[in-house]
Amino acid sequence: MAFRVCSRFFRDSAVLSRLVVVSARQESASWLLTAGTAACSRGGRKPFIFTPACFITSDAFLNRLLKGKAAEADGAFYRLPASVPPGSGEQLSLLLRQPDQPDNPRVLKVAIIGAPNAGKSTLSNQLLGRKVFAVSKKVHTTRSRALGVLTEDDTQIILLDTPGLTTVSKVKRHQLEKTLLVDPWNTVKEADLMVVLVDVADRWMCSRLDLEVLKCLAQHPDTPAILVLNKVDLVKAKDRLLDFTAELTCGVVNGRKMRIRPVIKPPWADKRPERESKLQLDEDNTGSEDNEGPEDNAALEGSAEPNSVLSKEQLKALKSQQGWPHFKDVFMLSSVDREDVETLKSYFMAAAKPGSWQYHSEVLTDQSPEEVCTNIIREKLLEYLPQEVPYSMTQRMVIGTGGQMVARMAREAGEDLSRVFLRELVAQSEGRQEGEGEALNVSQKLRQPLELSLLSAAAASQ
Ligand SMILES: Nc1nc2c(ncn2[C@@H]2O[C@H](COP(=O)(O)OP(=O)(O)OP(=O)(O)O)[C@@H](O)[C@H]2O)c(=O)[nH]1
Repeated sequence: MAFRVCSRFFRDSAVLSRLVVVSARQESASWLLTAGTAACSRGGRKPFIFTPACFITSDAFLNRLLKGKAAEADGAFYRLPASVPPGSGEQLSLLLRQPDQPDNPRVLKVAIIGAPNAGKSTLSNQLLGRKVFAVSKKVHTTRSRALGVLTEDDTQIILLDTPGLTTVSKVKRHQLEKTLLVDPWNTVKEADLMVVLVDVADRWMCSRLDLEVLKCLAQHPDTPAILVLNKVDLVKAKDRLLDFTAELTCGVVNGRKMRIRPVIKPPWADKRPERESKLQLDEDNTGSEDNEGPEDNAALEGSAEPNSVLSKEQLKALKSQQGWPHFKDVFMLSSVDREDVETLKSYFMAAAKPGSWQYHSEVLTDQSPEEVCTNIIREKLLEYLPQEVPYSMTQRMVIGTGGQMVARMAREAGEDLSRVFLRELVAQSEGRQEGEGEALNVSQKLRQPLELSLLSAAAASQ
């Protein structure tokens, strides 16, 4: 079993770093590790003994650990990522361009799935090295599937960013787009690898997989899947991540059993019944939402029927299932940490199989420039406006006192867009031909056209 632990983790937790280091040195015997008295006692916690039943390797992690910064100095980490051409025509012809295949091309299609707000778009952006997908604190920022392309040396990784998995009833209740139901499922069909992203800072999600995620995994048992615990920076007691892992994997990774045994009862164990009763509650809620009759599905004309392949018995079994016992690997990371993300990227690079590239190496995303702009503008609206957006949005909310809100959103959207298109953006003023506009200071002169876009987006959603 490969059990990968990222550097932030290493810095934060002597328990886990020792787990990794010791496992790498002892290749062939069962071992017992008494870990972390120093780390645990510092936080006033009692020591644990972890008894892994199988071995743990972490090539990429150890490599970086041993080489330190020297590993980064080879320049591989600093390859300048591609950008998006500013014109739709240019972007289209780039997408249609013959891929510049190297001698021995390798390729991997990765579908990133998970509950809404797990951090799928943040992770995709970090892997790509540019922000091409919208990110916000609010759920369902991503409304339809889009892909990002990461090309390095002879390897092309195609990242399929999906909307958070949701249910028919939620889509109906909140009048969300049908793409939210169809796109994740269609995306997974074409993937070589599924990444299940879990927000470990979410107390409801950290110890049981979302039912929609389980359904998706159960329907694609032949597609390898890995578990990625995200937002570890927000979890104070890092040793709890091992428990989350055990729960989310049913204690089995890559076909091998994992045992984590606290020798002394940890302080949080006393609180466990409370947590379990909440989980039960959550399950009940999920159950009622997901017990949709056939008429519910039929109401969403043209939607995929994700449950159609699973029998009633299988669905029932999934509802009582907490995790998935067929993950190939487990990662723990923080998507906002570049080094952590590099570890996952190295894994993808190593997992890529010989095969033709699908895109030219200059392609960054299949989104049109207009889609990129729309998504970034939507991101700013979602990020800065109150919780009930967009259902009760008014222009007053968007403009803010003295126009400060709209100016701020416009400035930030302008900055994001200039990074995606890799150029200073030019505001087109009336009577001026394309290309004649002087290059304007993004933060100031872009304000007007972007403010107008923000206002019309707000008006359209009323
Ligand atoms: N602290 C922390 N925040 C994170 C991390 N990853 C993502 N976030 C934050 O989590 C929120 C949701 O991130 P998104 O990338 O939009 O999540 P998503 O899964 O694409 O969301 P949907 O579009 O709803 O499916 C944003 O506010 C991110 O900044 C992380 O590793 N650590």
